[in-house]
Amino acid sequence: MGRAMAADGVLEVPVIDISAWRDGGEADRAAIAAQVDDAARTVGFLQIRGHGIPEATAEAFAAALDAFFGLPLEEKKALRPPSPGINRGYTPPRTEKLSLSLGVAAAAEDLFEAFNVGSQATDFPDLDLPEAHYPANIWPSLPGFREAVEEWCAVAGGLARRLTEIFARALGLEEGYFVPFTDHSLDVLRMVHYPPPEEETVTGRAQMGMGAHTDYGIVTVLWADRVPGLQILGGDGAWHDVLPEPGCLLVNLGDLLARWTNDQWLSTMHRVLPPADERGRAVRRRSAAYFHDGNWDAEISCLPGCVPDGGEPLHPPTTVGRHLAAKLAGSRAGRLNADSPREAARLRAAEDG
Ligand SMILES: O=C(O)CCC(=O)C(=O)O
Ligand SMILES: [Fe+2]
Repeated sequence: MGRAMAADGVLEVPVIDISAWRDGGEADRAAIAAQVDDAARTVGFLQIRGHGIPEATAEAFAAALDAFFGLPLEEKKALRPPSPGINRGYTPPRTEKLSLSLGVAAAAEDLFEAFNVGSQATDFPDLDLPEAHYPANIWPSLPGFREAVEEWCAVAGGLARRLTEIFARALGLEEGYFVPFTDHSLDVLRMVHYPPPEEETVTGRAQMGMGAHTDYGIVTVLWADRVPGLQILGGDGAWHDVLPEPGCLLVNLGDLLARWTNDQWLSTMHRVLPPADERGRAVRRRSAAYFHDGNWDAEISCLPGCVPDGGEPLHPPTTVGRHLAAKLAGSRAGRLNADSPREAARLRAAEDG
């Protein structure tokens, strides 16, 4: 996929206020779409202001994360899925290597622990969706946890859908263009905890909080503590720190938008270093990535307007299910994904430099 461009070594993640998408006029909507288009072509990450999600909703969700990750390890381990192929439930620290999703082996397992919930076949009783792709959620018996997490899924999912309207407009399409690709979208919320030092010690450069990867789906809404750790790979081949501004949510584009746009929009590579404070001491960090991935059976091929005259699309057509399966086999089941050679080469170049 493409490159995020840095000027003078600084890579700014544009702040875009989308409040006028709903309550503004035509000129406001055009301006928002233009800003999103520009950020999508140059950085692939945005910071969204005016998203309308109440601070209290985020606070209740953060409290739910703390309650869950604060449980004894054995209690959390009881919530592991029946097999790693099922993208639900608990992942203990040091069990996944995200860089395998783009075909690069890592020296050590990633530091993070995670808890995943997502779309279930039973959410769409009329559609007879396959249980393997839409598995049932696993819930801890923690009072209020499920309610707070489901509320976060509702608001983050709502924001993701609003963003797809803006994307369609930015790409010169009808605002509802992406609806048929997302009306039984396989969405997943991955709640992540990078454990504090008394539970884990940071062991040298090879240890990643979360290894380098691109996100697999359409768009990710990322809530994160304002603690350094997240970095994105710029077109200059260097890693750049990203911290969300107060009140903003980070948003990044996934591989499917890059495929649709023939890599005109960027699915930017990112990673998380073991979080540290300004004095280099290991600290704890929390994040939650809401992945809006599209219908598992949706066909994704280059948009007609994005193929160069007389040229071929860079990516062959695929389905959401096929793309996700190759990526998840890498990160979760430890099988090197051989499907992403250009990204693997970029990551190796960044690591050598
Ligand atoms: O922890 C973060 O800030 C990023 C997490 C992430 O990239 C992911 O879950 O895909
Ligand atoms: Fe990610």
